Amino acid sequence: MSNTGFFLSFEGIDGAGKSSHLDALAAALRQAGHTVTLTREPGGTPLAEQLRHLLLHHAMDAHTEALLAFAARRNHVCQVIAPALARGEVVISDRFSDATFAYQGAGRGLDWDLLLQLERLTLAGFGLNPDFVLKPDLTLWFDLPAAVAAQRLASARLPDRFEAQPAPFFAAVAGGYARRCAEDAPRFARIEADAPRPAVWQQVLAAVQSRGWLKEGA
Ligand SMILES: Nc1ncnc2c1ncn2[C@@H]1O[C@H](COP(=O)(O)OP(=O)(O)OP(=O)(O)O)[C@@H](O)[C@H]1O
Ligand SMILES: Cc1cn([C@H]2C[C@H](O)[C@@H](COP(=O)(O)O)O2)c(=O)[nH]c1=O
Repeated sequence: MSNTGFFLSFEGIDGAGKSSHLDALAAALRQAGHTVTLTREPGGTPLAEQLRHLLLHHAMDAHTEALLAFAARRNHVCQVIAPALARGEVVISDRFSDATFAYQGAGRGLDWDLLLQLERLTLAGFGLNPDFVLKPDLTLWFDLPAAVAAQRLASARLPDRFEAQPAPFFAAVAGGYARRCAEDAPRFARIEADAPRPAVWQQVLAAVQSRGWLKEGA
């Protein structure tokens, strides 16, 4: 087993099917000998979970959404993600900064360059190089048409403020993920999420195996 930590994020529009695979990937990596922290955004610390509740359930404008998301992220990185990576562990986060670009940028219409500035302000300074901005080593982007996600969510839980948005909002959010992926392609693995669960899982495994973090047959 390697003792070098790495950072994975799962991204996609609501209902894309991330949750089904987060636990399974954490289990596979633990089986391979890694210590894994499985966490989520917004959230992951007591303070960030309170900010999550505000973001998901209280009306606010797009700037406030973005500032809350980055404030929660800063606390999460300082308290959980950076210390775990420094110990050589694996961190898997259900969403990270790409979500703010997709939801508040492409979805709500906030300026992309403004979000890049907030990202730098929040996430620079965690490496030896002061210009290094903390990003996942690999982002699994669950790409699913907004109409299919809406069908999947229709019979599910009571929607929060984002899940209650109409399909065009999610089409815009998906466009935001596509833009982030185009701007930093080596970091992303695009998962075709409009497939049966076992086929989606095979894509998740293949992406992680291709980085050498799991052996084939794991
Ligand atoms: N491959 C699949 N085919 C059909 N339905 C699926 C598939 N994967 C997940 N689902 C169903 O779609 C719904 C949403 O899945 P899930 O909660 O995993 O999505 P998610 O990406 O985690 O969403 P969110 O970000 O909103 O929490 C659930 O009802 C789940 O059972
Ligand atoms: C990190 C982050 C999240 N959001 C939105 C995206 C989702 O609708 C919710 C989180 O819920 P999930 O079911 O646990 O994925 O929050 C956002 O708008 N901006 C962000 O930065």
